[in-house]
Amino acid sequence: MIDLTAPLPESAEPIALPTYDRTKLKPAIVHFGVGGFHRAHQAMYLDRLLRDGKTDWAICGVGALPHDAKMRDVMKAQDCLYTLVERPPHGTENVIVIGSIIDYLFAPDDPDAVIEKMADEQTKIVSLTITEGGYNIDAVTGEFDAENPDLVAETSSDDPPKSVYGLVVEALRRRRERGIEPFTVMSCDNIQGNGHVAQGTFTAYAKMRDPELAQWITDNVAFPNSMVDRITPATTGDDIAAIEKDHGVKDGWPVVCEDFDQWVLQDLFPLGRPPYEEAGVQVVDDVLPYELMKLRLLNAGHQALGYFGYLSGYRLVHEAAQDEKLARYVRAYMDNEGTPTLQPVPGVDLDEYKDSLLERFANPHVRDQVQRLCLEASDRIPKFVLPVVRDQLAAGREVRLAAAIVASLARYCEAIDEDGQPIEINDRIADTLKEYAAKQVGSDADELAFLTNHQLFGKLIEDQRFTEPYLEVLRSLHRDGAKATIARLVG
Ligand SMILES: NC(=O)c1ccc[n+]([C@@H]2O[C@H](COP(=O)([O-])OP(=O)(O)OC[C@H]3O[C@@H](n4cnc5c(N)ncnc54)[C@H](O)[C@@H]3O)[C@@H](O)[C@H]2O)c1
Ligand SMILES: O=P(O)(O)OC[C@@H](O)[C@@H](O)[C@H](O)[C@H](O)CO
Repeated sequence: MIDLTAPLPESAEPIALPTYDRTKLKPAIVHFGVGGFHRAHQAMYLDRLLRDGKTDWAICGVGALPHDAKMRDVMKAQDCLYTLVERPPHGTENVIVIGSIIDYLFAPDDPDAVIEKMADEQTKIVSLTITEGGYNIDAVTGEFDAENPDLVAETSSDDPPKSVYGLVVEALRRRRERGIEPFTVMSCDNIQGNGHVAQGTFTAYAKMRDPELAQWITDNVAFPNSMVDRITPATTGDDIAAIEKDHGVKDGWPVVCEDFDQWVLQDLFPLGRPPYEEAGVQVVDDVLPYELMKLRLLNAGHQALGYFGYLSGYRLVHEAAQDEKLARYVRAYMDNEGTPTLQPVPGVDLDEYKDSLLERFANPHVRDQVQRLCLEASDRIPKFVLPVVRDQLAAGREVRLAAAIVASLARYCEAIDEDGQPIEINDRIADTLKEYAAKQVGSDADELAFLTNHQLFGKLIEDQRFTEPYLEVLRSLHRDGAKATIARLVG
């Protein structure tokens, strides 16, 4: 259990403990990727429904990667309870103990237990927040990489699977064999058409094992699309200490997030679902306009803020977002290049939406980390920024501000900041990124070297409409630094 016995300061605000009997819940949802976001978002919506007595469904979390052992230990020690702290820009934070996760399985300990949990008839939904990189797709084509050596080895071996693909597909195989209807696979990752991407990739993996099973998945498994939104930074030691000090809760891994939340979900659940709409979820037929809006404004906006922000010396997102010129640059990117590529979004005033994004970025209490925005750029730039570039170019419109985002990444990947301090590049292809970026500096510099990474950028290097503004910004970053470059961009 989480320990609620620490002495409470007199000023402590009350915290909302679960009001429902957790022993009576059904583990109908199995979730892969129990990180900060899942615990701030999907698990929170379910907790809302449980408090209102509107469902008896609960979540069994799964960790598939070795580093999830830490989450396993915390969840086991705390009976899967944890504290969620929602921080508005002004006013009092809201503290909830979330009870909707009732079990946690760690696949490296016992893959068969995870497979059997999903194969169990009680499981109706398998959901995912395994990051953009978790889908094993080619950055340029968006296709599943069937040559990934780990997956090739996994599918040609009789050993129990390790990957999320192997585990889920084996569970689906067992359900088919046992005559049990398949569960719905619900991706909640920031990927355009996340349901379609999940459908394509899980089917492609299954094909590597058994083409007939792949066809059965195509014909029978539902993969709803969704747009998910709630800024959730990585939990820090300061967060843990503040929750104990202010609220008397000792929690090994609480979650801190903004007070905003949004979930737009396609209604595609053959085995049923909780009545999410009663918890504030927008259940719609077509998620695409919402996804485009969110990925190309918020997430690409984060990319615009991240590398320039870091190079400008900011380490917290709100500090970067409160830099007037940097905020103007981010807004100009959104207005001039992100917005023209969107579809009309039902019920949304885009100007108000963009205003609200900049306010959310500037929320000083969330204390989101600039380095979190700069993580895994090789997975994020192709999904958030390059689609805008390609759509703008195809329509004959300008890409100056989006090209600047890529140039800021190229400069960031040189891995030395403007004070000569090392930058830690956290990316699954960090060495490759650094190698390409290193070629753009020095006496025999190839200024376009970063773009020669065709696996990331395809043939973008051949389009002068992109390379000209890109080079202008990269040169300015080298010559004058980030702040002067941003000033020039917003001129
Ligand atoms: N943090 C946010 O603000 C936020 C908001 C909206 C959506 N999201 C989505 O949620 C994802 C996770 O964000 P987070 O903040 O929870 O990150 P996190 O680092 O806290 O958790 C990520 C989880 O995904 C798992 N994972 C990563 N790669 C995997 C793989 N290949 N196979 C299986 N599991 C894998 C990790 O082990 C971990 O459990 C993001 O990438 C994004 O798609 C995050
Ligand atoms: O988590 P990622 O990789 O999808 O992207 C980084 C941030 O842009 C993202 O986490 C946002 O904070 C989030 O999408 C807000 O809903």
